Amino acid sequence: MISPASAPITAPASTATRGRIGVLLVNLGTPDSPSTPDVRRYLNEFLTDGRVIDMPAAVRYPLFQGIVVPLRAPKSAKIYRQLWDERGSPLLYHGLDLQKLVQEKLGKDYLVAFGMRYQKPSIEAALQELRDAAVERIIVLPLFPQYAAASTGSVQEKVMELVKDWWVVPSISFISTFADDPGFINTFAALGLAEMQKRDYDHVVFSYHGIPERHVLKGSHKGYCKLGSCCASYNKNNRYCYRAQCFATSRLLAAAMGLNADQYTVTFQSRLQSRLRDPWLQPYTDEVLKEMPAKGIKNVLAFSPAFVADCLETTIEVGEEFKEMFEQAGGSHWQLVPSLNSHPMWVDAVADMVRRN
Ligand SMILES: C=CC1=C(C)c2cc3[nH]c(cc4nc(cc5[nH]c(cc1n2)c(C)c5CCC(=O)O)C(CCC(=O)O)=C4C)c(C)c3C=C
Ligand SMILES: [Fe+2]
Ligand SMILES: [Fe+2]
Repeated sequence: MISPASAPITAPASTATRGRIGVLLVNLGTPDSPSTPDVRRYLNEFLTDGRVIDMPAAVRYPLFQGIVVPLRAPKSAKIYRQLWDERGSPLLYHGLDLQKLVQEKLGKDYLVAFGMRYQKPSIEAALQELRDAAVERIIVLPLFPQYAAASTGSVQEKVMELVKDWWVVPSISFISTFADDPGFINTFAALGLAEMQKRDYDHVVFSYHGIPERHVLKGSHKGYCKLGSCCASYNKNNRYCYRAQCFATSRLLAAAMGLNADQYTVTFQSRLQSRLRDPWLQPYTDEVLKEMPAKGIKNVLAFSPAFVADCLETTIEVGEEFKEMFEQAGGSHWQLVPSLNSHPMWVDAVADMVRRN
């Protein structure tokens, strides 16, 4: 006969089922090569994503695959050729470097994979690598500091779409924003301070990838965001508001570098010009920088804190195109702060975010 134990039973924790923890780092994507056909294939996938171009599929596919992408691909290919170096696309090789170093940092209890939302290496292949290793659970870290439905949201959707077909789905968690993560902030601030030691600057510009205002309003929790002063504080109501996160990152970077509010400006770049003329987040970086020299701001230090790796949007757009515009407007010196890439402090920061998850 079985009699109940008088003392509460504490089941011994089983270690037999323990496996490695899978970590999936994901960045946006890049073409396989800077040739026009490869850029066209990349843009076709990117710009028909319903989270990037939020039009009905019946309009989006014919408009973008039939008109916008064929027109844009040769021009984009030319810019990608400027970006490409002996290692290929910076976004890709910095991602692979980061994967290797985070793996070394986290050690044998973790398995770190890397995937791209568009093109290669695919998220599907990276997830398969984790699945083949029978990882106990998966932590997904989209490499976008500020949550946007078009970037982080798209990675989340893709991961969920892929794992829905698995018969056994392990525990999966997402690190959906790290706009105010101390390791992220401190690494960028250290890179900025290193530039400031080389020369004097009149002003700092924090230039973020833009998104349509409509995207921000669609993501607004119970109508909290009105694209006004609501975004000036970062709180539980606007945790995932892209605009509020950009301001939060900027405030923390400024504080870490000892800047006052009048020593920096937050701007938004990379708007996709369309005939629909829908407003994107403002002020636009190109418009702001052109007015600076006339106001006596001749030396500018520019950050691109929406990216953790150098890419087309940092090296070419901020580092070259904006520099040229600024100098043409009468500015003397425009300097881009390099991105985090595989900086040792950033490797530590990523490993810490994973361990805390
Ligand atoms: C920071 C995260 C990103 C958000 C949010 C985002 C939104 C978004 N982007 C486009 C259109 C384009 N973006 C392009 C390049 C690009 N975008 C991001 C990141 C975010 N985009 C990165 C990291 C890159 C660089 C990729 C590289 O290989 O270096 C491009 C392609 C460039 C070109 O052809 O000129 C387009 C187009 C939209 C419409 C959008 C939100 C609605
Ligand atoms: Fe983009
Ligand atoms: Fe807001």
